[in-house]
Amino acid sequence: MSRFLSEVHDPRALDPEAPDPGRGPLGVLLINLGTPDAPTPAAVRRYLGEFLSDPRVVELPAALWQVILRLFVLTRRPAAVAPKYAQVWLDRGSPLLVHSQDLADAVAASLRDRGLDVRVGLAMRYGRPVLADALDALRAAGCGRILAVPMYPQYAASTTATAVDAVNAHLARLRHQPTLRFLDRFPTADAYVDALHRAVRAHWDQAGKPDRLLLSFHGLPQQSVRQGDPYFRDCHQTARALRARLGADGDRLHVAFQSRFGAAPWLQPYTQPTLESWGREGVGTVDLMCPGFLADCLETLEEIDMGCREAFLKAGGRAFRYIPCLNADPDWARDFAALIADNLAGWT
Ligand SMILES: C=CC1=C(C)c2cc3[nH]c(cc4nc(cc5[nH]c(cc1n2)c(C)c5CCC(=O)O)C(CCC(=O)O)=C4C)c(C)c3C=C
Ligand SMILES: [Fe+2]
Ligand SMILES: [Fe+2]
Repeated sequence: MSRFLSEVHDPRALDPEAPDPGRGPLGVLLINLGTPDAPTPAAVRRYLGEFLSDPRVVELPAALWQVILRLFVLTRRPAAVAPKYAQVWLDRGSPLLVHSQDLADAVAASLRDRGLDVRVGLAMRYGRPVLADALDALRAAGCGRILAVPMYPQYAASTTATAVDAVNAHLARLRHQPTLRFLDRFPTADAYVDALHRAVRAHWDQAGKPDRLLLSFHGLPQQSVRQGDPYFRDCHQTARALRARLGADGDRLHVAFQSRFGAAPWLQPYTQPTLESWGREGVGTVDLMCPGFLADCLETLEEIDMGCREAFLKAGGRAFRYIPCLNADPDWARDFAALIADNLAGWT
């Protein structure tokens, strides 16, 4: 018995004229974070247990963190968070999964429209669809060349690097590994920033311009950035690129960071306190967009569109308008497919 997977015992393997197994269709694997299977405490506990045990996500000594995680976090947080998931849950499931799947399907259709022989898979770093299964499915479809695309425009070790690690860890078990590429960050790609710009303009055409436009990115411990994570810079690069496209209206744009977890200092300014101080100052209308999230999820729909809306209005703000994530917007899906096709160059 071999320690490697995929021992296929191909009867033609010793035939020198056998087809090249590395030259089937191209594979594209979109990878998002992961989400519970159901809005229940048990499912949220399983999800958080896997997610928060990743040493790329919580960088405390494992023995210490596992005690805190199991004694304090996993005993309380699932019951507190499950009802929040229930508030945003869709008929088809968790919003993060539904929107990610719709985008993957739209990208696949666009790539095929471009005449490419590709298979597109969707995987989650934690939970389902299981990343290893999605990679195996691409291999089973004959993909000898795979482009993996973590669905994060801005690079963070806790999101991008752990997805890259997981792909490599699975392939470490194969005898014949596919050729791999990664599209690991695209904070200023035209496809992406133009799509953000169109979303803002479409919203303003319909609702009018706000006093301020807040871009809220997911937070990260400051320590991670001090130790070399490019995330903070990537977020500000995205903001700068969008500000340039907005021209004179770019002055309305501000940046903040949401979803702080734990007691250590995270990237600042924090989203909710920023909105509260604006409310108190008399800033009337705020538009809020979460450009770091390609798919709407708990962190955008509940924390921002519900929690931050309420906090801003309570502090004295007049109107809070949430601009949804790009999700499976057809123009964005087409341009994202073009960006992916660029990264397949030389293979096509
Ligand atoms: C140490 C904790 C966390 C770090 C670091 C972190 C970074 C990070 N996360 C995202 C994107 C998402 N996070 C989501 C949920 C979520 N994130 C954390 C903690 C950290 N994130 C927790 C505990 C949770 C679960 C919800 C909760 O208990 O509050 C999600 C949404 C998932 C969903 O099911 O909808 C996304 C997406 C990024 C981009 C990032 C670093 C840049
Ligand atoms: Fe997170
Ligand atoms: Fe959160």
